[in-house]
Amino acid sequence: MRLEVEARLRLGSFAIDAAFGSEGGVTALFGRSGSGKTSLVNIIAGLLRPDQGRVVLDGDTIADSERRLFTPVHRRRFAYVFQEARLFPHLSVRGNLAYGRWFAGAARSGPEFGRIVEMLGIGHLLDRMPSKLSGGERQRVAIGRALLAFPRLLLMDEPLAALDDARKAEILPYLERLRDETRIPIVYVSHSVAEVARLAERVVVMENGRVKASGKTAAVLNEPFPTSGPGRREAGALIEGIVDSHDEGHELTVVRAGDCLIRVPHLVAEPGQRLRLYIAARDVMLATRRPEGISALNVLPGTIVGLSSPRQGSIDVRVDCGGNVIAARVTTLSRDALDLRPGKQVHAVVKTVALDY
Ligand SMILES: Nc1ncnc2c1ncn2[C@@H]1O[C@H](COP(=O)(O)OP(=O)(O)OP(=O)(O)O)[C@@H](O)[C@H]1O
Repeated sequence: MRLEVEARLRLGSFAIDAAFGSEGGVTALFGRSGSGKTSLVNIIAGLLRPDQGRVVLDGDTIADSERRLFTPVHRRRFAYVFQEARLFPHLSVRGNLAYGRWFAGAARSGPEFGRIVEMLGIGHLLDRMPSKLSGGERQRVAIGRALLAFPRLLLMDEPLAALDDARKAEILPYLERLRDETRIPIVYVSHSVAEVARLAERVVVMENGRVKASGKTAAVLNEPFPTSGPGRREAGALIEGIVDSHDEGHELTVVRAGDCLIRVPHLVAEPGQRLRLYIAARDVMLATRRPEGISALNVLPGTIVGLSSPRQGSIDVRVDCGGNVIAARVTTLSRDALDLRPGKQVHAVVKTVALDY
């Protein structure tokens, strides 16, 4: 699968001028509010017509301004999941799902229905009306309806943004299954680094209508000079780990990452499952001796491998903790007081509660 998007479009005083490619899986469009993510997705969907540009999926040209080619929305066979579920209120869950199937044409019914219902965990909800569902359940039904239309491409615009943290944590594992069990390429709009880190294979960072950075998620999010990645405020490190165990009594999950065990708030995931965590640099402290008597559960020994140049009185220190590089934001005063320099042994301290979903 290969998706190619190139688009230029003026919207009043705002302009989109962006291009990116995807090789399948989940591609995140990431950026601040107003950076142009929704406009770009609307161009892919066919809801907006670019002044100039092309959309090509698997060699099939869907839009090309030079050739005056513009396939209308309903003939693209793309599905769109929005921030709010937009279910038909007068139809039951079953009726809403049937609409997706009908949209795909009768020939496409069959065993897929059961598989998708099972994957999204909505089998027990089939006879309920949308008004009797939680926000997370509604969103899972909306995703099911989209999948049952057998789209060639799934567009998701901030599908978790309207949900509280508990609902987000509940729905994320379903999105991971969707990514891993279907072959449908997904373009996923989000302004949450944690979400992008967990779900996306590739990230396109948008700023002011343009692509500021793009590439593999780990490469973009672990960018040592945070100005070109997700931005300085969000800078941090993506850690690849495996679920080790659950501490049910304390509602914690232990994730093994290299030689380190990292405790995070409880995750819906089986031991052995791979996952990615994002640790923001501003959530990490450094200590030159192993601290005792502190509440933070993650005290990870490591070696400093790099320091960024100072900005606004602080620096990002990169620490190799058993094979994973974690970033910690400290003041230049702490750098000098603790004599932080490459090669020095330190302990990175990460609060568990900073690592929610
Ligand atoms: N039809 C339009 N006419 C004029 N300006 C528009 C139009 N549509 C969008 N804009 C402007 O384009 C900019 C980008 O909007 P867009 O919704 O694409 O951003 P976004 O990154 O998706 O933001 P958010 O995360 O808040 O949804 C905004 O400044 C918006 O006000």
